[in-house]
Amino acid sequence: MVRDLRKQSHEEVHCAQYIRPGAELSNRTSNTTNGLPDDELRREQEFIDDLYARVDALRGGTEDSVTDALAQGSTPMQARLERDVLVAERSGLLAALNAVDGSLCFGRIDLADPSDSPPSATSSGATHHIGRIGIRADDTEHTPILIDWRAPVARPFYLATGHTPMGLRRRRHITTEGRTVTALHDEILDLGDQMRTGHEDPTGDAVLLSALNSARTGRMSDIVQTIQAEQDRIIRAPHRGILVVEGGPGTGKTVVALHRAAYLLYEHRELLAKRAVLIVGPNPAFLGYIGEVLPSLGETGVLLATVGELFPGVRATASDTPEAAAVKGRADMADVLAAVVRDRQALPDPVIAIEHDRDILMLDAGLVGVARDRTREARLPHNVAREHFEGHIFNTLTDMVAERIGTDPFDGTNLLDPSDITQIRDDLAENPEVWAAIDRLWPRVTPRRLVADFLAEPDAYLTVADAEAVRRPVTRAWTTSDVPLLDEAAELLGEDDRTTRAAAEQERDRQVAYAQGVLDVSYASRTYEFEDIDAEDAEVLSAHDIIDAERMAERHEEDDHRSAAERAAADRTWAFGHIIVDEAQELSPMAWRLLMRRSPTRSMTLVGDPAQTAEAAGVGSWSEILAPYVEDRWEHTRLAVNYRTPSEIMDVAAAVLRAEHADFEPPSSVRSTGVRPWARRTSDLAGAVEKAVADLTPVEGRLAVIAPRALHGVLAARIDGVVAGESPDLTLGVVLLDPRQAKGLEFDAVLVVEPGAFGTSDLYVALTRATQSLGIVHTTPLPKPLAESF
Ligand SMILES: Nc1ncnc2c1ncn2[C@@H]1O[C@H](COP(=O)(O)OP(=O)(O)OP(=O)(O)O)[C@@H](O)[C@H]1O
Repeated sequence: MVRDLRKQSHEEVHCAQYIRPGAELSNRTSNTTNGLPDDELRREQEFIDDLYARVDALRGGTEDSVTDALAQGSTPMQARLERDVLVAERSGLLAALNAVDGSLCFGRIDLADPSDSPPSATSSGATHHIGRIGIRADDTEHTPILIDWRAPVARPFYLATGHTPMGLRRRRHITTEGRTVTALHDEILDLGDQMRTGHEDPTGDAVLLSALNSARTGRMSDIVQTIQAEQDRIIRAPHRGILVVEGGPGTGKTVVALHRAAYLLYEHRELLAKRAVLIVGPNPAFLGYIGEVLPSLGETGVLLATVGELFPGVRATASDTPEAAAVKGRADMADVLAAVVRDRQALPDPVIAIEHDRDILMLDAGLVGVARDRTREARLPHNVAREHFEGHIFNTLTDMVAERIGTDPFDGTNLLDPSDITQIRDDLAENPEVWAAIDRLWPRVTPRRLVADFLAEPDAYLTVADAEAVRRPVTRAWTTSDVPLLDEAAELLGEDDRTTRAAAEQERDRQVAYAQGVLDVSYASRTYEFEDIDAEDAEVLSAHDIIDAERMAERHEEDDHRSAAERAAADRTWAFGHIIVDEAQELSPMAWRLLMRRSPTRSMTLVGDPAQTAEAAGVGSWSEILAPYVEDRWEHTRLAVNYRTPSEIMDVAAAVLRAEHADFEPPSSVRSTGVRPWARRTSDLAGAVEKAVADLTPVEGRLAVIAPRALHGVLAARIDGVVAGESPDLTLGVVLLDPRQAKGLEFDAVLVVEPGAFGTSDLYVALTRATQSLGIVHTTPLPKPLAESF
């Protein structure tokens, strides 16, 4: 049953009264109240000082234990294994401590006093500080001193309202610069509570608005301090099954998905640390843009990849035309590739003659056809099935030889015994002509060979127009839409891993022998005291007693130092613990096939906005994507508040979509800036762009010029310090992009150039990237809905 959360999330939006379009920004950073020294600030500073003293001690201790462990050098195998586990665990803790340093603690909740005594601002035991990771005191109880934001205890920090205080009387946001507390914002949740701190934030939205108005850095930041209730429910939704999160631009889909990854890693650490979480994004620039969010939350063991990076050993460096990408992404390409593979299982035309033992053996289409049919009946992937095909061909040829040399000329019976038959078979196996025939009839094929050959000569499998769209000479430059084809081909072909298996067997024998040697040494080196103890009474066990050589060798095999994410990146058949797909509306049916193979448990979060679909290969509806895999067993939820785009800009963007879809409902903007977007028509495009860039470039923050690709050369020459290219550095002041590259990104100011050249969804994406101001420069007439907006 599909549970539609839409209704619920709309209700939640209404509950979030503290989100008010047009609210004034408040960003207090005083450390005094009414000119008096501020006890509240001082007390929080003392807490933060103590917290960092504990963190520094933890870090020092962790560094020492890692250094000591690594210095142990060559030790017995068991000790080495334990050392590796310790190093991995401690290194993870160190990475987390280092990543969150400087912004460790950001909030506090004061619980309502259960007793009748009047509440006090600082009653100890009734407050919890909330941070990016959890920290415990160095006492015997390991008392928590900082609560991880993901822990259930921290949840009221995000959900409590005056209406539903969830046991809180106050919520405090703590703003720090490095290790210094610079501001406090308190919300009173227990309206009967008379206690005031001098830091009250009457609207409760100062910290959120400050975050939304802050200058952009070219890197997405976490929102752990200001997660909104509707977002929190998505972040903490159960990890099983498929959850679709839909929402317009700027509704926080990406950032919510990233916090969800961090939450799931916390909640299901054991499972997910082993199986890893995969986050799929639309392009490498986008992955760079979001890449710092998880480390800032203390999580590093996540694999971020585009679909083009999910076939180990292949990097998609070339690009496809939209037509080619659309054909390659179609679901029926799976059948096409299956037909291509079947065509590699050939029949002789008309016969193959094999010279053997001064005789000629003829393999004709009838004989080979029987071998082929029997092999296909096993329904194995092509390369794996080859072993069966070889067997059938050897049987056929052995029968032929046996018949020729062993038949009794008098009564027609066969005079050969089983050892003669084995000998004939062995002789045939020595004959290179037999192997050459098998290679022609059932060749081993790699996925790359198969796909490259198919794309070079697609005519037998596609219509004339489709074949024309995808045709290209054999090359090593792969495109993103080739990767799902390679993955499909790898599934159809399988791996003939006989050689690898044999090598692995040998290696295993070697390791068992080595482990046996270790155990023998450990047995021989038992102390005499042990020998003296009567075996019955002995309580001291040697390694020999508790582990055998097989098990010890197995443990050695497990001794792989790579993280789960690293191993997953190198393994095409890896099954991830959870997969998050951003801009999910862009993926083709073939890309979905690839992703579903990586998620056999179907534990996935898909975020996207169908209104922003640009790829011709993209899928139109969520049920169309998901029905083949889970029918209607998936959940849908919607985010409806736009945290990025001020209402003045969103009105213009919404008009563009409404022109095509009259009932289009844009997300409601949380802010208005009072700054109207503008449009200038010009006959000197480059000159007007140069001037507009000067006008729009923020003092602090970033500007994006979003222009058709064909204009990039001309514009780059005229704009000072601009960067352009496939994956431009988004941390620089001015960036030149086309709408596809701008997808998912945001900037303080945006200049859209020649919007008449964009399709509707590209234009919508371009118009919704700015957090503060938007300008448009054009030589050709504006699209009608835009023209009507100015
Ligand atoms: N609760 C929040 N607190 C502070 N900032 C937030 C919050 N929610 C969202 N934002 C900010 O809003 C902006 C938009 O978020 P995000 O990029 O995740 O939106 P999106 O829905 O993925 O947008 P698009 O579809 O356009 O890519 C980001 O700067 C994000 O940090």
